[in-house]
Amino acid sequence: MSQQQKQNDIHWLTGQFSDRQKEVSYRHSIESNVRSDARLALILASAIFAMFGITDYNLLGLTQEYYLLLAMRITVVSSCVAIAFIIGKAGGYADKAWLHALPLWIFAIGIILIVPLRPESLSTQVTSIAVAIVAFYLLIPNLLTVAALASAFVSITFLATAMIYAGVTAEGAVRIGLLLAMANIVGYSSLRRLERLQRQQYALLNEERDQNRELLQEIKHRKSLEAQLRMVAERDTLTGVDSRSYFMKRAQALLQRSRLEETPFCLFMIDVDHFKKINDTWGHTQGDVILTKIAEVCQHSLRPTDIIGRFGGEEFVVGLPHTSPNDATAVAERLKQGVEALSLDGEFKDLQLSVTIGVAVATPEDDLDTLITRADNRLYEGKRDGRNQVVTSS
Ligand SMILES: Nc1nc2c(ncn2[C@@H]2O[C@H](COP(=O)(O)OP(=O)(O)OP(=O)(O)O)[C@@H](O)[C@H]2O)c(=O)[nH]1
Repeated sequence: MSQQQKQNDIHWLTGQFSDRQKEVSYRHSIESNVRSDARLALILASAIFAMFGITDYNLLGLTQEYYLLLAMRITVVSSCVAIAFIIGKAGGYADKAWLHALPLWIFAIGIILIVPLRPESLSTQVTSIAVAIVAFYLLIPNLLTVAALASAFVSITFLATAMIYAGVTAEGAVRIGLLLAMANIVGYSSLRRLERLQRQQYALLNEERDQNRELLQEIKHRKSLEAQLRMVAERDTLTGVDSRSYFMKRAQALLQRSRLEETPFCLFMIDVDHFKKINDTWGHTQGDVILTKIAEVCQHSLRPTDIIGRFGGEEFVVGLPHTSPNDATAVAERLKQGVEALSLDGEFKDLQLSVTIGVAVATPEDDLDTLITRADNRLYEGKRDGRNQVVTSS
């Protein structure tokens, strides 16, 4: 049996969860319903019990027995109404089950006290006791164990008092006993079935909730994995700028849009000058650090609407929508100066960084590859003419 099955196990006799914790949490879950149901049932049962005062009067008249019965009924009814009120205010079903059990015992004693005071109405009382037993099980919300004990007490003491005070013979007692046993069996089986069903439903609901919670966690985990995968696909892991493929996708869309809207679009190819020397002098790891710093400077020199990607090695590519050739050249100059002014400390203190930038201005006929090739050609011219410069296509 799994841990879950063990927790959901319901005792065959009591109809309660065998697991104490589970039983407590179940009772907590039905607490507010039990409170209002118990209050209503107690008021109803008290009213019925009080109404039988009329038959007392018809049978006994204003005799001493009648006044005794009246006093008993008033005591039972007032205590049960008071308990109904207390249950309504503070009748926690999980931690104050005894409070819910109390009225059953008060009713049980009250019902038994009727026998010696009204022995001649025994046949009516047998019916009332049978109805009371069923009511203990089904009308007044309670635990099966409590209802069973109170009902058994009523049955046995009724039989005993009937034999003592109403002169019921052994044969008659067996007949009444059988009738009361039947009422007990019907009540017990019905309540046991109800208790089991309610608890099974509660266990199922909890299982469903747990599964939903697990499902939500799985969805969250998958979403975060998706975000990570997207990040890996879209970002260059070293510098944090767009990956080449993602840049191409975005640049393609921006170029197409600029063509439709007839707005200017420019593209830069940026290459770090003499980067091999940096690698050779300080090693690849330090080369990576410098490459990241350059990417940062480039990114900060651009508008949020511009896009930047790593094209490969120490080469970056920038797309500038809504930018005229003059403005693009100015941005490229600013970017170049930014890299030159990059303050490096420690072992790189004397390192003078520079980049060469080739700028291409899109014409209506250009596709992205043509534009990149043109920017690349301008970059090559810049490298050939001494590096550390911006070359714009005419
Ligand atoms: N640290 C580091 N180096 C890289 C990376 N990708 C490419 N490189 C290096 O960048 C250098 C590029 O060298 P070249 O293409 O000869 O160009 P260069 O030395 O920058 O000279 P010019 O571009 O002509 O100014 C090579 O040494 C590559 O190994 C990288 O991700 N990290």
